[in-house]
Amino acid sequence: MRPIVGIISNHHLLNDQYPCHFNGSMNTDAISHVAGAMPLTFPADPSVLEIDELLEVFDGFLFTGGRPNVHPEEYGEAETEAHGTFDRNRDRVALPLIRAAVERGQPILGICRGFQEVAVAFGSTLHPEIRELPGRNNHRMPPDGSVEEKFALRHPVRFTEGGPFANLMGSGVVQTNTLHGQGIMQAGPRVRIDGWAPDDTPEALWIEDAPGFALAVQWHPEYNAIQDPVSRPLFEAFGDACRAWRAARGQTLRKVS
Ligand SMILES: N[C@@H](CCC(=O)NCCCC(=O)O)C(=O)O
Repeated sequence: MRPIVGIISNHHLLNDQYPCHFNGSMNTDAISHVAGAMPLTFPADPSVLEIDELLEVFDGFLFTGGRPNVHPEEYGEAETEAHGTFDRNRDRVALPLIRAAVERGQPILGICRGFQEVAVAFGSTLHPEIRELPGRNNHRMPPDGSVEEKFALRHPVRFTEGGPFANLMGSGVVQTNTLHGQGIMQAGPRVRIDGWAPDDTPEALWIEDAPGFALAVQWHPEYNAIQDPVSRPLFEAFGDACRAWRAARGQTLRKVS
């Protein structure tokens, strides 16, 4: 059986009325067709699930993008208008789940908001609107564009020479899309920034001393993941890590029974 990847959902009001836990099919396609794992979306709502249950059920976790921002209280700052909207339920599931999974060596991959969650879970701070910082560019998506225009490749990302991302991609520079307003301001002590946009915005990170796969990217590799030469190695490596976790877990279960 394929490993099972838990994909965190976003809160969504269908027809502006009906509350849902939603997740884009780009994420499930990338997990199934590129990582080679079974994708299962789970609710980002601490009133209906426990962190320990998630750790038990899944072999790895995908922390997806999402429009609401991580609440600044999570990194010790006061809420302002610039911080925009929040999803406190997702904060309350994602942050402890990321910490617990990383400490156990259970694989995690963070994307966009998920990248920011991994950063904050390990002590980083965020800036609510990076384009307002001197020398920074606008990383937001074109608001009225088609999906293809929103997810078009927009800038290069340069990786640390010999770092995990350069090794994974087989290249020190790749082209990526970009669809975010916030960014890492101060990286936490174990957060190793491994990739940067031309304006020095952090784009790729890994967690120091993590016993398992713990990578995150600010761009959206789930878009066109089957074809994209940058997305493929990332999802394939994540899938391999989830397979290894499942195999090791199977051995433990067999020993017990
Ligand atoms: N809110 C954060 C994270 C941005 C992010 O995840 N964007 C994906 C949005 C996809 C969509 O729903 O259109 C930020 O703005 O930095």
